[in-house]
Amino acid sequence: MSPVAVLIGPPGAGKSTVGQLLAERLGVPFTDSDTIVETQQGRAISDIFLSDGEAAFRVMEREAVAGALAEHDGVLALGGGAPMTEGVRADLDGHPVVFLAVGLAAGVRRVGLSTARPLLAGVNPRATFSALLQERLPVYRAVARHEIATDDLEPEAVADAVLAALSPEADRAGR
Ligand SMILES: Nc1ncnc2c1ncn2[C@@H]1O[C@H](COP(=O)(O)OP(=O)(O)O)[C@@H](O)[C@H]1O
Ligand SMILES: O=C(O)C1=C[C@@H](OP(=O)(O)O)[C@@H](O)[C@H](O)C1
Ligand SMILES: [Mg+2]
Repeated sequence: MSPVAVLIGPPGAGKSTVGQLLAERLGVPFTDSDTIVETQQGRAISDIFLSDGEAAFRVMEREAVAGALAEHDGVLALGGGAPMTEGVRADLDGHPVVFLAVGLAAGVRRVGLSTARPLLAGVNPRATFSALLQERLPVYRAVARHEIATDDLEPEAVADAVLAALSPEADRAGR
């Protein structure tokens, strides 16, 4: 048992939204590493960052991802920073990882000023997002089998693109 698709990418790329759509299309369950952590902890991600700090969150996130990669037989969306943890990258090896890309303008527009993403809640979310993209793009690309630019696509169209990217693999796996 392991995921049929693992979605990675920066905040606002649409991993959670598209992941849900994709799971509905495929008739499989959907889960999200952020939801797993929040459920296990009984707290919101923003509260975990505030009281325990980012490093503690990354440990919880790694455990959540490892568990889902081993047990979740559906679509898995990761939190945007998960692939920055070395252990997560090692665990992702061999899985059908799809990178949902988003540019600075669309990414900032989509995440808005929501306090739900503590990393972007500082004084200059645009500068923070830009630095985050610079640091993470090479990592996302190194880990993913496919990359989909989402800036000009509605979530349904992104789901179509993920399906198209993965269908040759699914065929080979007899799914
Ligand atoms: N392709 C898209 N086009 C327009 N808005 C989108 C798209 N994908 C996601 N969104 C919106 O952007 C916000 C962040 O999406 P979300 O799925 O939470 O992203 P992620 O999980 O990658 O951080 C949500 O309000 C969602 O409705
Ligand atoms: O980029 C990040 O480091 C984070 C992204 C968030 O998930 P989304 O990418 O789903 O917003 C969430 O895991 C946490 O706020 C940290
Ligand atoms: Mg998400």
